[in-house]
Amino acid sequence: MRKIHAFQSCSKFFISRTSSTSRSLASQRFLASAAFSRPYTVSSAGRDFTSFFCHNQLWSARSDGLKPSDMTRVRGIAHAVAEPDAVHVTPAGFKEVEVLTPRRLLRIYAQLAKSRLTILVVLTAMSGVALSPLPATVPILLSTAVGTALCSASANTLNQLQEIPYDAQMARTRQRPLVRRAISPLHAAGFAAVTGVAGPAVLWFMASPITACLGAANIVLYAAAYTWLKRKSISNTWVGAVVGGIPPVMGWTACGGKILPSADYPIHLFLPSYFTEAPLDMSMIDNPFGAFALFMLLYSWQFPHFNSLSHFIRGSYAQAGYKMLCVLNPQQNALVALRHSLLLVPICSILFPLSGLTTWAFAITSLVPNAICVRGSWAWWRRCGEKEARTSFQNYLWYLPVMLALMMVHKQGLEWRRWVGMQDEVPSDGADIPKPKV
Ligand SMILES: CC(C)=CCC/C(C)=C/CC/C(C)=C/COP(=O)(O)OP(=O)(O)O
Repeated sequence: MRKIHAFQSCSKFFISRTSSTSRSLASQRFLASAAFSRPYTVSSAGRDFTSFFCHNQLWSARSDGLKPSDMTRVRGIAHAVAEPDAVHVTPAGFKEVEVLTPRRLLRIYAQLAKSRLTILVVLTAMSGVALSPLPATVPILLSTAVGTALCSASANTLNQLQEIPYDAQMARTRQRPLVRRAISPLHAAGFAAVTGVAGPAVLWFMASPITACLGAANIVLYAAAYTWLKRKSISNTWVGAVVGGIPPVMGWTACGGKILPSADYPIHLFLPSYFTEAPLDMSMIDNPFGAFALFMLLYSWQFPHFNSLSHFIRGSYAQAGYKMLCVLNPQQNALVALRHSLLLVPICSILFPLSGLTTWAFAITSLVPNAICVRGSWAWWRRCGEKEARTSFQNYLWYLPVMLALMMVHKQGLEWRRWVGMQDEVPSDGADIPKPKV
């Protein structure tokens, strides 16, 4: 029988602590809950396999209505993880199961989907729609939002299904529904399957097949590659950054934009008027360089954002046994964040206007938030302290909405000044300006 090592070592730690004769009731209770970790073992034996998926029955036993067979099972389980004479499981060790009302179930689904992360993912996908030069209809807008949210819900549920024993060891994640057994793994797997099929289906039929493929590929990248790599290699952060970079590209493709250049769809560079006499060719504004710029913004943003967050929760990552740069080398972790803070400067000041997504004025205005954030990353790298990491994390929280708002203000071809009545005329180059999105 193969055990999940993280939990095994955790159980051993507590067993050795509790083998003295003066064992407290609290530690007995822990042993009872450690005993219940048994269903998270992988075995060819049918009983253990069933208990992995359907363990909610075990929790439903109430202290007053406990059947003798339940107690036998509890004791048998406990003996397998503890010294035979060390275990005295009392009915008080049981936790009453939550009754799943529709409202509670919805809350659990939202927790499985990591609702706040999913909202952020949907917003970044919407930024791809908003910045695309191609017109978007309301159905495209809604289906991209719903489809992306379903894909993200599936990916996050699959991630949590694999991380139950690890989430159980971190204060930040200990209250997740699968850890506290508010829902069975089988039920959660069903939710992941339904959302994992519905998300790409909505995107395929209502947005575009390429958006659906990106959504499905991102589920696999996050739930399989990234989640597995978290316990294997520090390279997980780079894979996670790719996962976070894909949703705005999904928004871009949902509007009909392509991601690979071809003879019919070439890359076009929008040089500043200082370097070229040629008038602005608005017919070339929809080119694959825009999708690349969007991807790069979200890819690089994640390093200062995530590395600073991981710095001040590195204790729990270490406890759970994750291979994170913040645990193995905090200084290098801050350096990687600083490098990407610096890389965000040319991404905003060269890549975006060069791709035609924004005007060259964005190259100047984006310098202000970039300078503030680089300064914060620099201070964190120099001192490597908690306070500096927190400041950098805060900086990069507001960085994204501020930058996306600035991009909208400077969006190429979007004549804000004409809209607000500050300018009457059509631009002098007579360009065919794409209509604002509905
Ligand atoms: C369309 C689609 C499928 C989008 C998926 C978007 C998505 C799930 C992005 C997550 C990015 C990421 C690396 C988060 C950290 O997860 P973590 O596992 O380190 O977080 P945790 O420690 O809180 O569990």
